[in-house]
Amino acid sequence: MTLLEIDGLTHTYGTGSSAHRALAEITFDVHEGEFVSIVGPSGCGKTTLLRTMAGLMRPTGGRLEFLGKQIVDVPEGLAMVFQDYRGSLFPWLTVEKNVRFPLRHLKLDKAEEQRRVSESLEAVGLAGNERKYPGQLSGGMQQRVAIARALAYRPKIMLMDEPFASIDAQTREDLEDLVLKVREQFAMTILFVTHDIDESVYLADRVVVLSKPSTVVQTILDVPLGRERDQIATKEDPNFIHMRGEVARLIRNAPPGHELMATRTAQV
Ligand SMILES: Nc1ncnc2c1ncn2[C@@H]1O[C@H](COP(=O)(O)OP(=O)(O)OP(=O)(O)O)[C@@H](O)[C@H]1O
Repeated sequence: MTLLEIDGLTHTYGTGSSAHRALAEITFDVHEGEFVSIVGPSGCGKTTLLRTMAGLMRPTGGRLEFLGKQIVDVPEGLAMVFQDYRGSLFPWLTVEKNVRFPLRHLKLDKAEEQRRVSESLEAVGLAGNERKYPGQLSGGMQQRVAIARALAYRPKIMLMDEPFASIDAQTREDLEDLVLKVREQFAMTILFVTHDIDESVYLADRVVVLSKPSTVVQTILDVPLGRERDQIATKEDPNFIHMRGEVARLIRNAPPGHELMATRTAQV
């Protein structure tokens, strides 16, 4: 089943002489249960794309649907995890209250609410830290709280915008594996924006590679690795090595979107 449908999405910031066409033509789908990562050259509009999908801003053109309905607002069934965990957690609320906070919209009974909070904190390895405040936790632990908060909401899809970019390498690997684990545990669909080529391949079933601005989808690659991933064995797998090289080449040599669009039109 298609969860997210992005068809001819465009976005231009500003108007007149200061207009900047960030997204020229973005088209792809995300199916239920998939892990899709999005990579592209710096400044190609990854965050813009994710924010429009999350209903946080209106694109200037194109069709954007979640479960067959046009996205006009933050859709129910969608949760977002940001890079800036410090800005996304409430420092004056305990870990438990941070995770509980978005659930108030769902009007669950108290027992179900508590069950979800405990289960999510357990899933991210933070059971026992309920009464701590975000400021008492490391960056990696704070990002775990942000993930637990998204999980407690039981979204159909989780959008993650470079969630581990500000986290040290070792913790980052642990968090990547955590995301793969909760994906299985909660049968989650995940759309994951990253700058990191290894991360994009390691985590995903498909990698969407964007062009330079004005941005189009350059290509979509299937990741030829099984569902089981391992930080050492997977990264030694020749399929992984080949794939990371291919993605790196595509990003390094990415043409501007308007050139790609002109070539595609000429080929039709
Ligand atoms: N509010 C805004 N007003 C004007 N231009 C903007 C605005 N937000 C982003 N842009 C521009 O749109 C383009 C895409 O920005 P965006 O942050 O979506 O790209 P990105 O791929 O996520 O960037 P990065 O690689 O730095 O993470 C950039 O050129 C950026 O300067």
